[in-house]
Amino acid sequence: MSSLSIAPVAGRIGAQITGVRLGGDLPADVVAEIRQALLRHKVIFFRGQEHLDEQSQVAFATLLGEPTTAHPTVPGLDGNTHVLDLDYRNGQKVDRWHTDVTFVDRPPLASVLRAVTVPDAGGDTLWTNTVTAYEHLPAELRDLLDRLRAVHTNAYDYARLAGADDQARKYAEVFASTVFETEHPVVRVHPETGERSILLGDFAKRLVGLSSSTSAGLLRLIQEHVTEVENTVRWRWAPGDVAVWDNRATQHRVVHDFGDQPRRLHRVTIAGDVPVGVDGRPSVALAGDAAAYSPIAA
Ligand SMILES: O=C(O)CCC(=O)C(=O)O
Ligand SMILES: [Fe+2]
Repeated sequence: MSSLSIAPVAGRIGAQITGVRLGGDLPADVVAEIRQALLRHKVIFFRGQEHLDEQSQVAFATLLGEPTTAHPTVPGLDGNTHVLDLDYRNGQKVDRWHTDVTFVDRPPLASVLRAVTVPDAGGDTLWTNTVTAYEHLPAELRDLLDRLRAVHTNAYDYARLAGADDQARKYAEVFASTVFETEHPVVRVHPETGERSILLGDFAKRLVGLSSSTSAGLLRLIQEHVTEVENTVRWRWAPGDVAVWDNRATQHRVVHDFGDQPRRLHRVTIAGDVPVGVDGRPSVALAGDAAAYSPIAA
């Protein structure tokens, strides 16, 4: 056994791992333990990783899988195409519950997020466990969800930009510069754990086969269950912290309570596979060239 220790942070999700200095050179048994912890706890946290830079963050991520380009539409950080620069001065708005990049047919397996600059107070991140969310639903609702499919898209809701500044507008334009649309099962079977997980979040725009008002009402109801506080964990960031989440079993969002204070994080995502529903049907890309978001060599 290695010297890692793993301590749960909340009752249903999240664990802090100590006793490891992250990088691209971890022994195989340590990597295996980290992967196990990720599957079990859904989001894992490491403090004190100030030694990491963009390159070693990517090197660590590569131990968990194949890093993708930073984002299907948003360019990567100068000098490192794998790194998405989440700099809130540039009009980033990820303050709604979501699973990363679900508008393509192969959403990331995991994301590795590293805090560079954080406010003295505020700007925490929340994660919710979409497996326990499913398990705590009444059986009647689970049966319904098992049969539903949802269309996810990055087509930007420009109504939300009312009153936003130029930076935020520009970012939204880049974000939706190519429109992607994918039909996913609302419940996916996790390819490694076999657990059932609710696949929705802010990119899910409508439920297939239902009227827009029924669809909107049902989406809101399901999301309310998914984000019940009992399924969540909240992380208070310090610079040098790293969070890794299983993007197949979680949603997350920032708490946008820090006004104009600087807040900057760097994200590397790891390529995932095509989700499969309870009935064995895979997700289907409807629009956009998902090949644009293929893994590239690190
Ligand atoms: O800024 C945050 O806390 C979360 C950002 C986010 O959604 C992500 O890194 O995927
Ligand atoms: Fe995200």
